[in-house]
Amino acid sequence: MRELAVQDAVGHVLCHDMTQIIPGKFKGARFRKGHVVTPEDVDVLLSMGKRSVYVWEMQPGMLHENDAALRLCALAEGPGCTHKPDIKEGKIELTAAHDGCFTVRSEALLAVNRVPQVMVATRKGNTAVRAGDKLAGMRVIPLVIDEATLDEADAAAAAAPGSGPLCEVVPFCLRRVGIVTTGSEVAGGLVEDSFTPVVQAKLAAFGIEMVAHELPGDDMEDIVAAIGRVREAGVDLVVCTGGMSVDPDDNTPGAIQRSGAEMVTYGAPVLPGAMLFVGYYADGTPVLGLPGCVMFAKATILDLVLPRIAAGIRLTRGDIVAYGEGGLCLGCEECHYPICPFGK
Ligand SMILES: Nc1nc2c(c(=O)[nH]1)N[C@H]1C(S)=C(S)[C@@H](COP(=O)(O)OP(=O)(O)OC[C@H]3O[C@@H](n4cnc5c(N)ncnc54)[C@H](O)[C@@H]3O)O[C@H]1N2
Ligand code: MOO
Repeated sequence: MRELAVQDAVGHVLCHDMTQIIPGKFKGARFRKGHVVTPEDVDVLLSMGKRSVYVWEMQPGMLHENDAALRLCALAEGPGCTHKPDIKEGKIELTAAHDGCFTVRSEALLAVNRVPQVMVATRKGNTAVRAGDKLAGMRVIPLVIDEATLDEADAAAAAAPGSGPLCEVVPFCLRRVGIVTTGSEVAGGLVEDSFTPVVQAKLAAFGIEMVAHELPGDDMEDIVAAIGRVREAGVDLVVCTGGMSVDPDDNTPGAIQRSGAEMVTYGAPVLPGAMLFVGYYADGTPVLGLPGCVMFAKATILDLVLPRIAAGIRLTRGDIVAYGEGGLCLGCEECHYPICPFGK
């Protein structure tokens, strides 16, 4: 920081707000911290009684906070993200350009934030967002920063696993689901099917419509055949409900594999939802096996994986195990999901 005569301050960055008071007319910050002094400002500053100001002198290789924020924005803003053209006090916010699953290159984000004097904060990744939702905010800490620090942030992101920008909104692309509701008590009409409507409603929120529905009972071969029939209906997602645990008649995980799906996981570190099955057919169609808890608990593993599934993002076993931290629903008396720690 340096004190300069007002006439010499043109092109330099103000270190503090400049309050102007015109009796009866105006009282407030006439110039804000971070403002770059222009030739036109000189007379205004002199008329405010200022003879000198405190500035950061702009040296070659230094960036103003607004330009530094633009560098961070270039690093963070991927497809489906947008930002307002005006930068306020060195900060840029990303918002969603359309509905979709918000994804973050988590390790790259960590690496960028480890670089001193830069910061990027995002909402939790792998969650559903709507057009206009706030996604991320970023800025540098000082008013003026060495350009090399931004180069360091770029290099940190590039060295982390994956590639491309830190943030992206992947549009929801799945449209047609086939639901296979297992259970002989349901097939026989002893118990009214209260599982399918729950799944239908959750999928409808992502624009996925049920176009085929089968109630095969509990027999392994019958379930395999039912899965085959819903697949023939031309679905881009198969969901099987019930029969996911350890009773002798719980055949769903085995039937899903017999139907030709490659298993990603049977089991997830999430409660409710430990008995989840995730797999994929050779053509890329995902198949989920949903345990009974999805029917009665408000928020479950289904809510955690659905944004990614609906966006056509292929899940790995690593993705599933990563749900463990935060994967315990606290069972609050009044459920506020998704505004709660579950899955975060
Ligand atoms: N001995 C054990 N019991 C349970 C375990 C376990 O590990 N050992 N795990 C528990 C967990 S966790 C869950 S979750 C459920 C898993 O349930 P399933 O997916 O196997 O569900 P079902 O046995 O098929 O059914 C449970 C219950 O829900 C009724 N049901 C099933 N489908 C429908 C439907 N479409 N509409 C209405 N009702 C339905 C069914 O009649 C049963 O009453 O298991 C725990 N138990
Ligand atoms: O699989 Mo159960 O779904 O843990 O609650």
